[in-house]
Amino acid sequence: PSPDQQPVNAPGLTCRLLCVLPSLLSSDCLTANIVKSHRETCQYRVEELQALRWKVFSREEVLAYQSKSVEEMWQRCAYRLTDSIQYVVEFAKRIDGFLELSQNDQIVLLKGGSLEVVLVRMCRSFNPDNGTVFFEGKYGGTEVFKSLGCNDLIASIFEFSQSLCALHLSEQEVALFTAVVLLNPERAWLQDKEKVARLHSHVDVAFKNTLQRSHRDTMLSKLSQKTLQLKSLCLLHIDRLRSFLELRPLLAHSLFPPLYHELFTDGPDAPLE
Ligand SMILES: CNS(=O)(=O)c1ccc(CNC(=O)c2cnc(OC)c3c2cnn3-c2ccc(F)cc2)cc1
Repeated sequence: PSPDQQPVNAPGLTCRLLCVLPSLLSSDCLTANIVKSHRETCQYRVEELQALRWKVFSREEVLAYQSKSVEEMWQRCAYRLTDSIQYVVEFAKRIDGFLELSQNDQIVLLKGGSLEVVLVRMCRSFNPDNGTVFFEGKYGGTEVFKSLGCNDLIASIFEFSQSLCALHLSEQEVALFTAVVLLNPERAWLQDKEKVARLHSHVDVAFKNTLQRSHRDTMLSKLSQKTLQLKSLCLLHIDRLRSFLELRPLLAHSLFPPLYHELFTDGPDAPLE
């Protein structure tokens, strides 16, 4: 442009942009990578889950679930959770930087965070209007899980889903939030904690940029509470699973998928492939 069309103090502006541009670019690239990875590995799309909300278990179907044995109900849930966790493993592998971590640290992050990510994702399959969750093809309330014998855990999972639904997270926010939850540098037994912390901070910055752009900054404090609730939910799940197995020591190997066993019991290693 001719001199009189040159915007004022252009050099300063250009310099500032050029200085922050790389980090904004890399932040945007990372956001795009995480959103794409989530979209490719989210198991059910939120549109699919919402389109199925009308399919609610009948009274007879609920009674059928309630007459199942504790073992069968735990087995069904373990298989469903293991299905969902395998999609989370695939999500992690597609996040730029995750596969550059040592295999040990990849496994530590997945052991510590995969159920947390599943529980966040699962809020998309929760219908806050009637307090039902999608399970084995239809929607049902807490009464479907009665025969599990851990109503406190079920109630906590439903409450968590209800409160997360109230934040009306977009799929982009779910993607970024689950990546932040997964890449937690505070997980015990990490070998290269600093490397995980760098990756975590890049994702955290990308998430904050995204929230600021959509004027959703208030979300951050609410989400940090959610991460605390997630931690106690997962500890409660491990605790209820442990008491279930204590009464049936030999059953774990025959009842649960190897990956579930590897992630949630202190049993011997199983492949995470
Ligand atoms: C996570 N990805 S997704 O696409 O949003 C998605 C969403 C939903 C489903 C199918 N529903 C479930 O698998 C499911 C739903 N609700 C549960 O609990 C309320 C489940 C489920 C599996 N285990 N448990 C469970 C966990 C611990 C416990 F002590 C008792 C039950 C599949 C996939």
